[in-house]
Amino acid sequence: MRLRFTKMHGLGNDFVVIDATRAPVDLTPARVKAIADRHFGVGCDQLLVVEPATQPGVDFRYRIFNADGGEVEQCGNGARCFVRFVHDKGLTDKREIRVETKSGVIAPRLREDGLVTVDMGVPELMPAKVPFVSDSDALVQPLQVGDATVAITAVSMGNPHAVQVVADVDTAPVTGQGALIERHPRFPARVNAGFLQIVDAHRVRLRVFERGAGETLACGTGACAAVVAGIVRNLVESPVRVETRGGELEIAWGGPGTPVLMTGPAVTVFEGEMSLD
Ligand SMILES: N[C@@H](CCC[C@H](N)C(=O)O)C(=O)O
Repeated sequence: MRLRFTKMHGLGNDFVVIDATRAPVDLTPARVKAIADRHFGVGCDQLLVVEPATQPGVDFRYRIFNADGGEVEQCGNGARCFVRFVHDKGLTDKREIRVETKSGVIAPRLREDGLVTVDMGVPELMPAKVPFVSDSDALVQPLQVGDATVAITAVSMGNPHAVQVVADVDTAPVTGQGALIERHPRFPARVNAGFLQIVDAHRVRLRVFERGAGETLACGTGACAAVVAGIVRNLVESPVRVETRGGELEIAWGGPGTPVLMTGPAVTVFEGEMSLD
């Protein structure tokens, strides 16, 4: 089978994007892994599949697969690339789109300046998924990771994040400890591990060890979760510039019960065609 694709990225978090709006594409976990492989495939952190909407009032459905083949709920950098993709491909002339994901409807908007702002929905604390509590101490939970006890704030942006505050992201044990946190028994569905450095009230630095992909150059939902964690812990104030290894995002959040807004770039790198077994 021959399959056309577009290679895109959001701050270096890279994607293979497939248009399945006219005909379904049969993607097994093994096929996703083969496409994502950086040596034997195209290479990407996530594979994004654009499909027709399945519910009224929504423009498209968009599915997200990690490089390890697993389908997941949400992807922030992917959402920005998704709206640029459907716009550039002429699949819609709308600049503001409502799109179904595994964790609900989100609303990306392609701005006149080329950046994309995404309404990422209302965050929830995990794992209890209870409303925000006022005592900020309750938002920090100890987590035993190997020999270390780390203090995490668990946030759901539709997908799961465990955010810890570190003194310096450059020296934080992102790959070693991140891999242990990803598979910690506290998170049966695994988790994205965020390492957050506070620079000042409106600027942070962030690295994320992503579930199913390893450390990426940027993680959009990770940035949203980190800013939510920083705000509920009174460490930062909205809006917050998030520096990642791949570039900067702006995250705005009005507090409990309100959606997180994420703004950043979405870039097309090249188009291609691959053969699938
Ligand atoms: N890179 C993404 C997140 C992709 C999914 C994540 N690895 C998960 O498993 O939840 C982003 O930009 O948000």
